[in-house]
Amino acid sequence: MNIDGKLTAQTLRDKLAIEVAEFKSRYKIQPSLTVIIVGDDPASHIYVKNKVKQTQEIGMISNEIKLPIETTENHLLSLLEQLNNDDSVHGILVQLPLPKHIDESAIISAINPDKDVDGFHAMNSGRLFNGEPGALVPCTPQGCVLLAKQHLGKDLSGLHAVVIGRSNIVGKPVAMLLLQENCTVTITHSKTKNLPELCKQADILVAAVGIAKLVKADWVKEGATVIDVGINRITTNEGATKLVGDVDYVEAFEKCGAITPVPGGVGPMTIACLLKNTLAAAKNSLQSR
Ligand SMILES: Nc1nc(=O)c2c([nH]1)NC[C@@H]1CN(c3ccc(C(=O)N[C@@H](CCC(=O)O)C(=O)O)cc3)C=[N+]21
Repeated sequence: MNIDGKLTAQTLRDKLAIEVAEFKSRYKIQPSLTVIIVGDDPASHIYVKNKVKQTQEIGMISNEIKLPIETTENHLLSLLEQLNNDDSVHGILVQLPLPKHIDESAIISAINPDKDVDGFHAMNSGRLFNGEPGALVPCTPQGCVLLAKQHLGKDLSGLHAVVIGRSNIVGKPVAMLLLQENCTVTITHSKTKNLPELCKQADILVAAVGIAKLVKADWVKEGATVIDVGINRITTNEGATKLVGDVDYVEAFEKCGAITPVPGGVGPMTIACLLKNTLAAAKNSLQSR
């Protein structure tokens, strides 16, 4: 079975649009998201354009700040300080990757954790790790769990989840979220021995490595739920470029119980969860007034 991320994301955005309208009429505040993009990587601009459009569609304010590639780290830091202190800004996202002359971890640390809608600040990773309330949780991992639940229902207890990949952005936080859902979690990576055998034990298989079609049919347990985080651009034999995931969808489809497609799976959920985090940040800002 195919898990339709586009539809699930649309349903979540419809729900958020209603909550945004309620929030606006109750508090006379419009939730707002500021996205900063440095340089002009065309792929990055497409994501940002989609984010801006969907932010506005659900009734939130979207501010886009485009900076030239030669922007200094200090300039970005002082811009962040200004946005951190601006009460009309609820969510701040700095599009990654940043140009090489800018230290990404310094930039992420400079975002007010309560406005960090990516959930990348160490304060938010720590809150997630400790299971504390109030964490802004990274968007792609949230989307993965919502899509798994879309097929399996809300109780994931006791299921064996195998995560391929250990990045701070996807692998580690998705493992923490699945642990919070009472899954038995295995984190695998490039140095893992017997990777196919481990994957074959998964009830939930999350692939987040960035290698096109790495996961084959014989890595997948019969009936497993497969969540494909990969977004790999490949050139077809005909010379066209297309997006494929980390899972060989056609092969895995026959074996699994359900699988997310690429495109139309995790990607749209990432943006919907970003909007969810922005509304959460706006709600939290009321406490600190
Ligand atoms: N600070 C930061 N936060 C991010 O969340 C972040 C980032 N930087 N840098 C870039 C990556 C990438 N990313 C995507 C989000 C949605 C789709 C998405 O919706 N993709 C569509 C297809 C889009 C297409 O056709 O190109 C899909 O999968 O169906 C893709 C990629 C967020 N990122």
